[in-house]
Amino acid sequence: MKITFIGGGNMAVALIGGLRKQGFSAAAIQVVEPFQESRDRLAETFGVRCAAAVDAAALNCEILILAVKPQQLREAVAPIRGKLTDQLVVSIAAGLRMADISRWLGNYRKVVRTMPNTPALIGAGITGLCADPSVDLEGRTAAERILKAVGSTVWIDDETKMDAVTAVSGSGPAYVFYFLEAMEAAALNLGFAPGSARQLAVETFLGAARLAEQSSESISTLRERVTSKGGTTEAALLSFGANDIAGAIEQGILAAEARGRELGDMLGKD
Ligand SMILES: NC(=O)C1=CN([C@@H]2O[C@H](COP(=O)(O)OP(=O)(O)OC[C@H]3O[C@@H](n4cnc5c(N)ncnc54)[C@H](O)[C@@H]3O)[C@@H](O)[C@H]2O)C=CC1
Ligand SMILES: O=C(O)[C@@H]1CCC=N1
Repeated sequence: MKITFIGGGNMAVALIGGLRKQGFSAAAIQVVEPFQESRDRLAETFGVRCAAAVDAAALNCEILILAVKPQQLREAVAPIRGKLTDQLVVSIAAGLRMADISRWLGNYRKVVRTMPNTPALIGAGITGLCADPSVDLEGRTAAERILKAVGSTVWIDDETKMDAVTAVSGSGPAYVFYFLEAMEAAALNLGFAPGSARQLAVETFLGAARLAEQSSESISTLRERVTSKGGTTEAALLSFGANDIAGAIEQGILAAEARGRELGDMLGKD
């Protein structure tokens, strides 16, 4: 299965890195990326073919992954408008709706909208996928195969829910890093050396996430089990509650979802 990426930035690097780790051949992957520096880095790191603009070789693929910023996508697909034959188009762009992407491609409907996340780089991503009704089972399976190579996948039937997927798991790694940064900073302030502060924060997060993954109990129950009456955890959680940290997280996720919809509305007008 030959794959061409249009856009070779952060997310393309995460997906290509994950695909290469899973044994996808470098010869089956190409990238269209205007910046020389990014092309050099991709070619050097992954051994993939890179081109500055769409050429005949780039279109010689079964899957075309649109990995540019939402604001760049319409212009990025202009050179391929009306030139697609049977390729499956997989968009990873936040907010953009399949109907708009199809229109920009010259009413080409073989489009799957997806939302992966950066842990794809280490095979630990989670991707939501939603396909245009005209995409057959073979197309859906091909899109799923690519994204399964870099983590788990979940099909979303209702496209309007894709902005919620973006807000929870697409942007989610940044929320986790934000929390980790705060934990690491607190550990540094408590006098730990940088290496130990990072290790204490990251391994606590990893262990707790793995425990939640492997447990059949609710996350609340797992939290309660750490929280001894009158103990240290309770003191921290009372402080979090007084600052409504849970409410602030929910508000943040709602803001991300609203921004996805806003991008779709704004960019889809053109
Ligand atoms: N960064 C993340 O965690 C995630 C990002 N996404 C989506 O992935 C897409 C890409 O995001 P990033 O990789 O973070 O952005 P990025 O800015 O790192 O990468 C975009 C790349 O596209 C290139 N580009 C610009 N115009 C182009 C054109 N006309 N033709 C070909 N390439 C062109 C840029 O030079 C850049 O290297 C966005 O639509 C974003 O919504 C989805 C899931 C997670
Ligand atoms: O921040 C963004 O818009 C992109 C989409 C999900 C993660 N990064």
